[in-house]
Amino acid sequence: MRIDVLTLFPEFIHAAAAVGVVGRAQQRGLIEVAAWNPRDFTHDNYRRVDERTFGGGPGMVMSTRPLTDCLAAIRTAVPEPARVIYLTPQGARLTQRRVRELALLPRLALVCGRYEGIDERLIAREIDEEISIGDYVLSGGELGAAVIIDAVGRLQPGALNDADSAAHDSFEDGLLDCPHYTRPEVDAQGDAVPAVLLSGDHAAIARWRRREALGRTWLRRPDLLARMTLSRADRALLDDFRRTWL
Ligand SMILES: O=C(N[C@H]1CCCN(c2cc(-c3ccncc3)n[nH]2)C1)c1cc2ccccc2[nH]1
Repeated sequence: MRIDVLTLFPEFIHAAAAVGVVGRAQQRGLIEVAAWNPRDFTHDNYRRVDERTFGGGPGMVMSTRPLTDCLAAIRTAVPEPARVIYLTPQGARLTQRRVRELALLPRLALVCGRYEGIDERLIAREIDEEISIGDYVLSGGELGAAVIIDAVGRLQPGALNDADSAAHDSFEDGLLDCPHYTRPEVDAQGDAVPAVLLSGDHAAIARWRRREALGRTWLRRPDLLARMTLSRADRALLDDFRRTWL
């Protein structure tokens, strides 16, 4: 998969994509991330990339010409067509389901706005999809782009080794993750690791983890549970969790 990012801060995108699972996936050739700066597509001495907004008001809008020229260069950089995504608070909320769909595409182009954003006509003409990573206004779209790069990059085949398999990740099956523990078995406050995790009984451990994931989702994100059709076994585990909780 190739991801092109239009951003005034390429160094941010390069840094975010160079570490961890995505950095490793890039080294393995599983994903390619390229950042493009619209400032490189300006033609004035001051390399201006912002303009006053029509109608007055405090903010500025990104200049359309550099954006259009930068996007044209992105589109023609490789033959594969790209799905062009604008990161904005006005976008559809990103979900793991959408991440899985995006991860199957051969190419994405992520447009990161700054200032008050981009001209609405440019959105209508050039943007295929608007995505939000949450209901808050940031300083720009780059953090949203980094989220998509990470979430999509780690789903590329071969990106994750067994130790950090995506299959056990939260949201992969619609549930929150179970609790995790490491040394010491009993900490300085006298709190012990759940005995089942030390039992070596892998079936019991799997049941415990599933029960905890179901229970946590019930407690913290009942909205996620409401969307799920639980198996008979899951319902029994959740009932067991509820009994000990209530
Ligand atoms: O919303 C604004 N700027 C956005 C424009 C689009 C790019 N930026 C952005 C993207 C996001 C974002 C992206 C994805 N998910 C959540 C938030 N937050 N902020 C900055 C904005 C800036 C501004 C300045 C003065 C008055 C009003 C204003 N609104």
